[in-house]
Amino acid sequence: MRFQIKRDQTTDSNGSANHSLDSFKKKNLFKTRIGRYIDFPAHEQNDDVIAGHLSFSREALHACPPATGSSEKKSHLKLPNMDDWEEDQSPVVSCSSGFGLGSNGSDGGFKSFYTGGAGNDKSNSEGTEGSSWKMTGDSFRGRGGRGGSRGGRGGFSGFKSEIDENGSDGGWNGGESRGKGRGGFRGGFRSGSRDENDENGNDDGWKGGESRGRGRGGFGGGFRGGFRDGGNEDTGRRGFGRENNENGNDEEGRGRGRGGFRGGFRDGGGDESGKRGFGRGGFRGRNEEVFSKVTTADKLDQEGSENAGPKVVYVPPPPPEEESSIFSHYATGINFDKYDDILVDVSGSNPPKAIMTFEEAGLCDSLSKNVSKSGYVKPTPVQKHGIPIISAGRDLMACAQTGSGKTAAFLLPILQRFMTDGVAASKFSEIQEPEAIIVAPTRELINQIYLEARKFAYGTCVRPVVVYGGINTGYTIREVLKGCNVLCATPGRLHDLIGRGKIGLSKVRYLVLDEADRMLDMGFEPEMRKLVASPGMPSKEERQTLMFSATYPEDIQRMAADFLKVDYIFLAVGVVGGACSDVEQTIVQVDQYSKRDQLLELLRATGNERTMVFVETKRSADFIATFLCQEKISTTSIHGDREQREREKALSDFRLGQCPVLVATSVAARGLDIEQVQHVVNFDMPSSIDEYVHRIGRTGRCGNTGRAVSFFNPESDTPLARSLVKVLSGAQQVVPKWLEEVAFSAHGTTGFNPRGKVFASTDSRKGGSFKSDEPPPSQTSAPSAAAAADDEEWE
Ligand SMILES: Nc1ncnc2c1ncn2[C@@H]1O[C@H](COP(=O)(O)OP(=O)(O)OP(=O)(O)O)[C@@H](O)[C@H]1O
Repeated sequence: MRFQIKRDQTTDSNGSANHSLDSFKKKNLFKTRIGRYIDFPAHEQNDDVIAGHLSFSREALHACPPATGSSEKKSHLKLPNMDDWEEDQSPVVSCSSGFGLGSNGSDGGFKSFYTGGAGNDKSNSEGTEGSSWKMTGDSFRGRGGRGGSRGGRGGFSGFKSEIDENGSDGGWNGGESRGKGRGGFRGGFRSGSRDENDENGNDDGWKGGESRGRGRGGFGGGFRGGFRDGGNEDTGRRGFGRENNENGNDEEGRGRGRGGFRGGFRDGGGDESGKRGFGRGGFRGRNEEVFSKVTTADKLDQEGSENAGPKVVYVPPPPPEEESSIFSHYATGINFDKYDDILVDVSGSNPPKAIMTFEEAGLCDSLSKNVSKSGYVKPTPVQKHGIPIISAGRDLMACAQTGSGKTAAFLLPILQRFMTDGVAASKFSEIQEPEAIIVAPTRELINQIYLEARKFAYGTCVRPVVVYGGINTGYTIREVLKGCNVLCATPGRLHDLIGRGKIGLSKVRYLVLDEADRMLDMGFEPEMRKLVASPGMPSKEERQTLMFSATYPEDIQRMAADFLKVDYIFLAVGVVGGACSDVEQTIVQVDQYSKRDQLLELLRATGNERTMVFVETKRSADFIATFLCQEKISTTSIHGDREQREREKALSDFRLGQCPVLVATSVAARGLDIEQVQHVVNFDMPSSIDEYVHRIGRTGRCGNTGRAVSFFNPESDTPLARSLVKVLSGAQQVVPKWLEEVAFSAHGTTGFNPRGKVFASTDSRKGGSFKSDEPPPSQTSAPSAAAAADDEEWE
């Protein structure tokens, strides 16, 4: 476990804190927060190491006076305990005695901002913060409104200026301006770091800081708004809208202040929405993320555009080139042959006949060889049906259970077509025009798909390329310009490259949406529509559009039809939205306060089994992973606030078994194919049943068996009960009596189940959805918590 101060504020590019304890003290920074806790083996948990990671000397550490109310010598490094957590959800390391706001949570929003120092009660004193603030004012003040924003923030900005490696003026200026308004805190920092990284000049930072400092936008959104709008005083609203940046620096604000505020803002203001934001839901992450959903468009900027924030310098290590690594695979499990027994429903006119073997797929030699080197002996059902459908030129919406080989089902026929017809895109062009574009919702998933494409295309003339956010754009462009036939992309970076004229769409023959229901829900639908309407993109009649997922809510199916030819084929392997029956599912009734102990007990019992622990919020992910490390369980974590380098490292440590426990938010729920994940734990139940199906599908893949244990807290999870009962019985799992009762009591009492979605039992064109006890589609097409729960997790 490694502690860092919050990285965007204080860490260098290696992820280590780069300032001294003195700088905290000097700048009245009395509190700081646990940042990331990565890669810090449990046995290294002692002051020396922790201090080392923070660049503190042991002496400095111990010279530090104890935190208020504590006589404990090491209280400056005291980890949060669950009680603190429950109250204020903010794991805080006290660096010294201090009085940052709201140590008990009531003013937690601002605590997040480390106001520290003087001025704690100068709340909202900037008249110019005006209406945006007031819109949700009550709630805002309730939690975080009393800001001490000037004093505290000013100090902090100074601090941050100080840590600007380059000592650029931008940082200082930002800091100064920040001092004037609460927004300044972030804005200034960003302006500083922007300067630091901005290759094109650095006045922006200054201006950003200034505007944020003065305007209401400054509070959190100001960072973005001010930044982008270059000093516009009136950027508050925009600022708020843009705050959810991928770099995670708004974490505290989202958690408390900003999340709530955002909620209010999106809902058009008013106390009610404000309350939602600032209420429990908001600060715990659910509501906050619901509301941030709309800002997906912003993520385009954040993800791809260098104009949108500090330049991303991370360049991922190149994937291994040795054949053995490229083709490394895990064995199919004992239930692989049972796939053949799953009922398959193919609808649409004249569906091509299924193949029974890979030989029947008519793959060229290279592809055939690559298939067998991958350990594939016979196709899975989705491959048996999907490959000939795609080869016949038909559009396809395919639904098959998690881990059943959907990726190869679309890659193989596409590559085969390219091998037959030849590919055009060449490296001698300044604009690359891929013949296939594959999109997926997360960086890790798209990278995995790319690796699969690279594997199957091995030794052929087809060149797959991957582009996603969080890595250096220049590097990405250079990779693309080396030639690109199959472009694997997350939407944000894709649009960015299209906008930069590096990717042309006119040669696209295949458009593939993996996790299609996710790609078409609230978060990504606009981006997908924008993509198909982009200049040069062939119309749906001229291209082939392929959609794959394990879940397809009916409303999404209907919408998906907009992207497909009228005669598309719907392929359902098993029950649409059904869970993988190779996963043994256990639902445990818990209350919120016993979860942690139960988790510990469970992990101790499972020993070194590779386990994914899903939690609902990024903050919880940090907290639970920290907690497990303390308990000497080697743990890492992945969530949307971690830098890409950290995310990839975490995943790699987990894959290699170096950290057998991975705590994850929903960012890791879909698609990830990791060998030997024997166990999934839903520490928090997900926001939707679809998410549940995807999460537990990280185990029990490709005929292997797995186990999933879910902590069900009736207080918060009852809306999921009915769908859960359905999924359990659909997968022939034991349904606990108490869950049936909860589900029954929920029935009729909740007219609208905001966390459930409509299952489509089959092709929605047949009108065959389970409607009897599920909410009507019109209701579920509202912004779903599911879509939102992980807003910032997705790309
Ligand atoms: N025919 C096959 N024979 C052996 N292994 C296969 C076959 N098809 C796929 N696999 C392997 O099964 C695993 C799961 O495949 P894949 O990731 O494509 O599943 P998926 O259906 O896309 O899952 P999810 O819904 O979680 O995205 C991969 O390791 C893949 O290499």
